[in-house]
Amino acid sequence: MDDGDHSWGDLVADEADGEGTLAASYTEMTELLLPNDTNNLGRALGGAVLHWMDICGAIAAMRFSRRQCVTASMDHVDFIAPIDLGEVAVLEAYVFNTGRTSVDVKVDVRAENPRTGEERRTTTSFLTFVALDEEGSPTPVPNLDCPTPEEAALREGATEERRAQLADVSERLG
Ligand SMILES: CCCCCCCCCCCCCCCC(=O)SCCNC(=O)CCNC(=O)[C@H](O)C(C)(C)COP(=O)(O)OP(=O)(O)OC[C@H]1O[C@@H](n2cnc3c(N)ncnc32)[C@H](O)[C@@H]1OP(=O)(O)O
Repeated sequence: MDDGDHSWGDLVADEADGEGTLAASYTEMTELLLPNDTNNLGRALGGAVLHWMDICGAIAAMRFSRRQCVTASMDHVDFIAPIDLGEVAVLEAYVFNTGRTSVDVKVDVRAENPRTGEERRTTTSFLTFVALDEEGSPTPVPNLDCPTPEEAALREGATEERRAQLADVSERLG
């Protein structure tokens, strides 16, 4: 999902080489929704979308840390709109927070009608990945660097959105 006036093309071209930056982690993935991943209504199976989110998030985590990463957790997921057969699922992921050995990744999913180019947001979640060393033990990751105002805005936006989502879920589930 576009977070405002940020141009990912510019961000990626300018900053992708910066080690440990938000831009270096930025990952976009597309999937054409085919019958194998749909239910009887011709809509994407939730499990298929979760699978794509996991892969897209893992790539962002590994681009950032240059380490093998494993999924430690995924926050709450609301499927707010369907993805229909023949549409394109567009996933965007980036690291917005780091711990000692873990990284937090925001993953947005939107559906694109390939005929019209029309898009709608379908889900957003926040995943935590842990970087592993050659022995399979957690290993330190770089600190997150956001050298541009665009990256700083994305980090702050994602942090606030995760906080709001957790608060909303906590209220809804009591
Ligand atoms: C570039 C190189 C390429 C290499 C070549 C790649 C080949 C291309 C591979 C493609 C790969 C695709 C990958 C897809 C992603 C999977 O599908 S991975 C498979 C599913 N996930 C798993 O199997 C993970 C199973 N869990 C575990 O192994 C362990 O619980 C973990 C996650 C490693 C943590 O181990 P632990 O002993 O609890 O570690 P501990 O030292 O206590 O904590 C370490 C960190 O984990 C955090 N943590 C632990 N549990 C949790 C939790 N539940 N929630 C959040 N954070 C947690 C801690 O807070 C801590 O964070 P920091 O404070 O250090 O930042």
